[in-house]
Amino acid sequence: MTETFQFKLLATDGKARRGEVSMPRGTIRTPAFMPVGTVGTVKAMYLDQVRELGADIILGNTYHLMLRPGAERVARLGGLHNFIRWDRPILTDSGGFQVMSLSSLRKLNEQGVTFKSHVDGALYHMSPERSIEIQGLLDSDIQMQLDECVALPAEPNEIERAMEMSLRWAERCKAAFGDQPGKAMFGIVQGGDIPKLRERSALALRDLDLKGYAVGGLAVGEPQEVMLDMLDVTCPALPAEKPRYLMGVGTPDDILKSVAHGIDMFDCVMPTRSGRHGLAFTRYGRINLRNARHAEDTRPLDEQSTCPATRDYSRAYLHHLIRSNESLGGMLLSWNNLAYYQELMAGIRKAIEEGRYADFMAETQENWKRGDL
Ligand SMILES: CNc1nc2cc3nc[nH]c(=O)c3cc2[nH]1
Repeated sequence: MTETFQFKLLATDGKARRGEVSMPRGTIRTPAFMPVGTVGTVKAMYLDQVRELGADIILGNTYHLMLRPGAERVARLGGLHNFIRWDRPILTDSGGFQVMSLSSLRKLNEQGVTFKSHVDGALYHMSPERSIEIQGLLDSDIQMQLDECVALPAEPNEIERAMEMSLRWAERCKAAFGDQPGKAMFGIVQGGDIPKLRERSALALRDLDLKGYAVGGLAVGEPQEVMLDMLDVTCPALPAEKPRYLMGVGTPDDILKSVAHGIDMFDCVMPTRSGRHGLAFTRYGRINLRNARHAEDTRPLDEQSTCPATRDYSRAYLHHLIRSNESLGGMLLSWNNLAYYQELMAGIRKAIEEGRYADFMAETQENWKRGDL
């Protein structure tokens, strides 16, 4: 741990990077997967379980927390870490993405975004400055700039307008954030699926000399190869000595390939959300426990696993729980899935350290094809 925010590159293997982000609240081993704790909880999990599985950092969502319980209330209660009992780093999204995907009646202009709460219909205005203020009230360690993420496919001039405004908002967020040595404010590269706009966004954000950079505007429905093509353009334009965070990504395959394109940090609701719906991620691929073929299968998901949810419960029981919509079903599969994601990240980090990332990738993808045996 350090008094300031520091990123160290420990090893590289092609474009894959093994690094470490040091902050006062703890060290983040990269490539890192950040479980999503949307409204102050990683759904269906205890946070000490999340830590035990290997998470060094979790995500909080500004949009949800500002609506309920409220940013000022969380501050009065001692900040998000005390509120949810997680004493390691927390990264908060700026809220813009959730506004566009969750709230009704939203208006976006140079000043910021005005929207109605999906909780109680109240009207809110969030400027870049207010987003940073809210993230400060939450005592967030890594704060994201407010940006405008355009859903793809979109018109080039629409993508350019949103990218340019997001750059102006990045400057306003940097000014509002000021100088907080133990914390960081990350810029977010936009530019949709247009290489020259991606490059312009990355280079302009680089000139702001921020502590880290997110690649936004992806994982919004575009094909995987478009996402990877945008990484090919964006990563080289970002400073090598700063961390790179690909927002909202992704499946295990997305993560494997994005690491090979130079990404250090990931977040995704996939392991927890799909777990609640009966989907299990394992070393041998995905298993949908809703499927009747598991009804009398006494095998666990993977007897070699060290995770109790993966090793000790029969597929028949998991099938029963999911079909019965029992809470324990979502709990056990969230546990299994987060265990698998963190096991994958640990394997990725080790493979980069040992200079065998290409082989690791090939072996991992080969194992996924085996299915559930
Ligand atoms: C699940 N996919 C996804 N989650 C995202 C969150 C984001 N936040 C801020 N800005 C983004 O561009 C952005 C893009 C995203 N894609």
